Amino acid sequence: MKRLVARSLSIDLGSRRALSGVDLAFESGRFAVIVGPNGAGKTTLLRSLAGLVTPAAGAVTLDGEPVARLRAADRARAIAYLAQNGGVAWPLPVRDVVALGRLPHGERPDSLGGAGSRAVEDAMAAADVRDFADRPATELSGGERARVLLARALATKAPVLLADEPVAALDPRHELMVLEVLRAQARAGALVVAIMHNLTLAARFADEIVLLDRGRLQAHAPPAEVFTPEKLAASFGISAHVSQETGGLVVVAESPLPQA
Ligand SMILES: Nc1ncnc2c1ncn2[C@@H]1O[C@H](COP(=O)(O)OP(=O)(O)OP(=O)(O)O)[C@@H](O)[C@H]1O
Repeated sequence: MKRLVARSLSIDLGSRRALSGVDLAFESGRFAVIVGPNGAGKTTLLRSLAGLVTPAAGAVTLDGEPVARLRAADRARAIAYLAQNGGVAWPLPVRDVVALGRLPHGERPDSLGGAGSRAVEDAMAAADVRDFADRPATELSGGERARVLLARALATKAPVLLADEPVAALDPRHELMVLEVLRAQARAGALVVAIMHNLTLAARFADEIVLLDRGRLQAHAPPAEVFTPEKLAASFGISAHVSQETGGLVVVAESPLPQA
């Protein structure tokens, strides 16, 4: 059981305060989705949870231990982080890029053990990248590359998976497949925290929603409590229609509201 906690977390980027006094706690077995307008601080929060940003104040702890103090290899085994719009610098075959997810375990693409090989194959199946496993990862479409990088993160089999817009580049079928995979990871005991802009899909898949606006935590609650017309107007500046359909909550953004 993992517990990832941000306590009174404030982050400065250059001269800007990107996060102010955020208090949050996440636990294993949950799929949490962070939402909020552009510039709200979502990526900054996720990077902080991964221990990649030094707080101006407050701290992030994993099971009580500040993530900033974990050794790099221990942190990489505990927390898999999928960056927004990640790229691939070298023309490695897709299978080898996915295998890089095993580096925190001391395994290289050419020295995978039995568990490592299985993790790589499972991750490639989950992200549906087996059809192009032998192609250079630099010669893929944006959505294909996004799935390869997700597979690399899955291959680590970390108990915590942090994913920055994992479905932004995906077609509807792969969007659903990947969200089912992330939810399944949580059901199998992982803590999964992802950033998303599609509120209807966030409502359908997430156990809990974190709503950020202008660097501040506005809500952390089940989807139906966060996706109300009032909260959507206040944070996103939209008038929205929210309805309960058989597939789950549907959020239709109807029109932008005049700026307050
Ligand atoms: N390197 C930087 N230096 C200074 N300010 C930055 C830097 N990177 C981001 N910011 C600012 O920090 C704030 C939070 O950025 P962040 O990337 O966390 O937002 P976000 O909610 O993830 O946005 P988006 O939905 O557009 O991805 C924004 O106001 C942004 O302009």
